[in-house]
Order: sequence, then structure tokens, then C-alpha cells
Amino acid sequence: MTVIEINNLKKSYHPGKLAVNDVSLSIAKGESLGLVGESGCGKSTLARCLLGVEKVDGGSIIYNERSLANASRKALRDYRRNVQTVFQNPTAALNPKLKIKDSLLDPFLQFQDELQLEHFHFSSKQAFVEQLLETVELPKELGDRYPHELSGGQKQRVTIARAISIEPKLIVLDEPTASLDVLSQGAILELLASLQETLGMSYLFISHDLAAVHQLCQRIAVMKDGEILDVFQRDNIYDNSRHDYTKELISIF
Ligand SMILES: Nc1ncnc2c1ncn2[C@@H]1O[C@H](COP(=O)(O)OP(=O)(O)OP(=O)(O)O)[C@@H](O)[C@H]1O
Repeated sequence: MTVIEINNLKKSYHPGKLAVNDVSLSIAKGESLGLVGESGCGKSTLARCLLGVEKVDGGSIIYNERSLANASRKALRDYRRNVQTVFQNPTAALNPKLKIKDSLLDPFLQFQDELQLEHFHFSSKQAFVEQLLETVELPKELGDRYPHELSGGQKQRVTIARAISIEPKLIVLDEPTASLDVLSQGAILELLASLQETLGMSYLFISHDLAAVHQLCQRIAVMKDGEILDVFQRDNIYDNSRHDYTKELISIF
């Protein structure tokens, strides 16, 4: 089953130059699709188009068999709930004035009337926060701390916990490990893989780190100058049919 489909998406910031150039991709339920490419190739722009932060200049995003372009307010809200995101910088993603427990509760409180959670259970705010912290392998005491009292890796776990709290269908992970040291990077990738197994979500994992993408994703798309050059199953990465640019990326990974 397809969770999301992008057809011929185009986005331009400057006339005559497309940051995203005719990109078509789809992501299946429970699948991790990696999107890899050098800095400036258009990965984050594509993510921002998906998240509705950028207005697209052409093409369509299909969710629940409907184009977002003519979706009702209700359908757009359903989309916003089901497509969550984790960004590179967890410090910027967390409100410094809110205790961790309050940041964690925010999406739940926003969407509680529409939620039918399968994995998490809400009996009280405290119990819910503790369940989320436990799921991302953080001690429950952290709920009463402020973001500046946590390490970068701990903060990223909190943003992941917040994203999964409302059991979305897709999480857009935009360089989620880039600001972390190597050990924390590995731990976050392992956590993401195990959460995916438990919760059955799909990921769009954006990174310039082919090794990280190869570790987490079943399928990999390679982007350059706004275009998708190559899409392949992880196991086929060394196939001779790979695009020359992919081979170049592989030679340095
Ligand atoms: N808000 C913006 N206004 C104008 N140009 C932009 C804007 N955001 C991105 N661009 C340009 O669009 C192109 C794609 O940028 P984008 O940030 O999507 O690339 P990226 O692959 O995510 O890069 P990185 O890996 O460094 O984050 C670049 O040429 C960039 O300069």
C-alpha cells in the first residue's frame, strides 16, 4: 500500500532555476526511503514541499488517493497529523521555555479529538509522557527538565518521541543525525529502525550520508541538481546499472 506519492513535483525559488525538477517518488507503508545527494541538490526543498511549508510550482502530492492541491481542510489536517517531521537541529525544534513533558504532549493535545492510538495509551498526561520517554529509551525523570538540561542526542530522542506520539503514517527525517557525534548517530539510527518495526511507520530519510541511508533504508533515491537520478533497492546498490553519479557517491562511502 502506498502512503504517499509525489508526481512530477517542481519548485523554483529563482526564475529559470528549479530547486526541485520534475521529481516523482512514492513511499509504501512501513517502508524507509532514503534520499541522498550533495548539499544544495534540493533534498530539504522537497521535504518542505511535502510538509506544506513551501508552495509547489508544479506536479502533485497524493495522499489517501487524493491530491493535496484540492484537499478539504479536514483532509489537510489529517495529512498534517499523519506526516510528522524530525529535523537536523533538535535544539531549534524544542521550545526552550517548555519542560520536555510539555513539548511531548503538544501534538497529542492538538489532535486528541481525532486520534485513535493503537500503540500508545493515554490514561494521564504523566503516564503518556513516561510511555513516550521509555519508548525512546530515555529515563522518565527527563520529563521535568528543560531542553538546555539535555544532551543533543537526548534532545533528538525527545523530538522523535514527539513525532511518534500521535502515530503518524510517515515521518520525514531531514538529516536527523547530522548534528550528533558518531556514537549518538548510530544509536539514533538503531532507535529509528526499531521504532519502525514496532509502529509500522514509513520514513523519508534525507541525508548526505550514504552509509547512514544504507543502514536504515530499504530503498534509496539519489538526487542531483533538483532531479532524481537513480532509485534502487538497498541490496542493488553495487549493481552495474547504477547511475555514474551514484557510483561516485558509493566510491566515497
Ligand atoms: N528559501 C530559499 N530561497 C531561495 N533559494 C533557496 C531557498 N532554500 C533553498 N534554496 C536553494 O535551493 C537549492 C536547493 O536547496 P536545498 O536546501 O533544498 O538543498 P539540500 O539538498 O537540502 O542541501 P543541504 O544538504 O545543504 O541541506 C539550493 O540552490 C539553495 O540555495
